[in-house]
Amino acid sequence: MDDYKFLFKVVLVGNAGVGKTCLVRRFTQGLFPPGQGATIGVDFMIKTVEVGNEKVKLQIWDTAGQERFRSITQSYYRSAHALILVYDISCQPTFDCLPDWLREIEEYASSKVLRVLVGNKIDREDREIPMHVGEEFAERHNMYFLETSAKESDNVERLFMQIAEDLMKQARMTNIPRYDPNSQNINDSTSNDSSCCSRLN
Ligand SMILES: Nc1nc2c(ncn2[C@@H]2O[C@H](COP(=O)(O)OP(=O)(O)OP(=O)(O)O)[C@@H](O)[C@H]2O)c(=O)[nH]1
Repeated sequence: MDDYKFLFKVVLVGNAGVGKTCLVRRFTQGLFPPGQGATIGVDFMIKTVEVGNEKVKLQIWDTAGQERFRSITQSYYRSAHALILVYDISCQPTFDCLPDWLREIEEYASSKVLRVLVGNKIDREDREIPMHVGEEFAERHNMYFLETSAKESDNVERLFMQIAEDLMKQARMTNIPRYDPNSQNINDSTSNDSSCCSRLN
């Protein structure tokens, strides 16, 4: 039975070819698929994880990096709880584009969205962006930072679990409504939601 209490939407963005699809596949299916084609528009996968004793469903949206899909992918930013901005540590242009991606995020995403910067492909020997450069960029822009390898499975689990934990923490602190699949009302399952403005008696 689908007994999860929290549903979070996580959206991956970044240049074409940085490894967004591979990160999602690695996390959701434990695979590093060979010959992965470019994403067309958006794709999504689901994984339910456990944080503490609670089940958390992550709906992970994998967007196309190619410019021609930009208007489609932008429409997915708004409802994201977390945005993962990915670059390829062996490809300088993917790092140079980060400010453009941040402008998009600022324009289309919620101001409260959790933002994470990820330098992917750390298994490669031809690194062009030193780790501290990525770290500094993330710090300057109030983002979490992690380097990963979808190929070797380095830090991939950690990336998504950290996001799930942080979103849970945020949800608990702000007392946002939980998702209760057994309830008619998507908003009514928080036990002591005293900040609620109206109530049906
Ligand atoms: N060495 C290495 N290659 C990777 C890694 N992750 C992805 N790749 C390769 O990078 C290429 C692009 O990967 P994708 O996951 O399709 O990239 P994407 O960001 O989803 O690309 P778009 O869908 O076009 O936006 C593929 O050839 C992958 O095999 C990694 O961690 N290490």
